[in-house]
Amino acid sequence: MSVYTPLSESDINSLLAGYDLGALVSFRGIEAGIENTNYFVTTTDGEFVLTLFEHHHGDEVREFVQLARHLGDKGLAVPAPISNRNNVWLHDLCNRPAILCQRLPGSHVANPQPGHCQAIGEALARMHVAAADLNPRRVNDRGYDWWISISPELSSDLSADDQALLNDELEHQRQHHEAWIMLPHGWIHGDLFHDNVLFSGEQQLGAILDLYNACDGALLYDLAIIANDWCCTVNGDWKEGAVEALLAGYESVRPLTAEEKDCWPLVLRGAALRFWLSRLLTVRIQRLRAAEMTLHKDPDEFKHKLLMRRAAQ
Ligand SMILES: Nc1ncnc2c1ncn2[C@@H]1O[C@H](COP(=O)(O)OP(=O)(O)O)[C@@H](O)[C@H]1O
Ligand SMILES: N[C@@H](CCOP(=O)(O)O)C(=O)O
Repeated sequence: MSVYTPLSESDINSLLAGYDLGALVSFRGIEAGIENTNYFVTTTDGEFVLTLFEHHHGDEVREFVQLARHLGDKGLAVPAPISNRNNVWLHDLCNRPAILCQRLPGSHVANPQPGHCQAIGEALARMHVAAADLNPRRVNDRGYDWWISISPELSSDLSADDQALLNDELEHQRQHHEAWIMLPHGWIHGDLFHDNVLFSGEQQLGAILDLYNACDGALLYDLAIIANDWCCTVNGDWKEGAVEALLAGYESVRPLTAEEKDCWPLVLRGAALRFWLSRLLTVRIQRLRAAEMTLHKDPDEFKHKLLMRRAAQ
């Protein structure tokens, strides 16, 4: 359950008082999601999502919400915060930075099919193109430098075999880091798992959510993150036709360069490594806190995916 900060009717009314969005009808906490507190809020004028940021200060929120604002201005279906009548979109609610967005249409797809992969590929390329004129880009705090700096700490939790795997992969990435740096860069979503996307109708993309990892990065990395989550089983086996559909959707808007095609196996490995490390870190933090947080994401899933991508190369 991901409602870390319970809100009362008067909390929500205090926020709505600054808007012309009608009177509060109902509200309920959203169980999906991991990091932040989210509520569906219904007023006489429409449906909204209220997000309270649990781990970030207001100035950090300002930095990573800028992409959603930019894309929203260009008409893309992302959760862009709505300004109140004083032109304020970032609020303080229960001592947390808070934003109010339109509730976007659609629902999550549990098991994405090639048609979904094609649709997200196309939407991702449109997002990359639309973000190209937004500068400067936020630095990736889970990028190559982080992989190197966090690994010694996480390594102490691993078996000897897993330590060897981690060290070998870090060395491989170090040797090819220059090639990665030379790839086309821009704003990337950075966490485009299928639980961050809504579909309406059969395979019609409704919205891209959770842009809170958005940062500067190799554009190909976003595709690799999607491939490792949407296009394979939890063991890392490719679903038939899924990667092909993802790449075809993407290239219908932005064709990949020859360098990007060459680097695909390298970047798939890097994308698997990144989520192996971040999930190991989450488990470690939860253990240290003897945590009340429950929504574990299994690090071994991405260890297996890394092993599969290495074996394929
Ligand atoms: N603007 C929105 N429209 C519709 N549903 C939303 C919206 N924002 C969030 N949600 C719902 O809330 C869930 C959690 O949001 P998310 O941003 O992924 O949270 P977290 O950062 O805590 O992981 C989403 O999976 C989605 O179901
Ligand atoms: N979608 C990711 C979690 C988001 O990454 P984080 O670095 O913000 O923890 C996953 O499934 O592991």
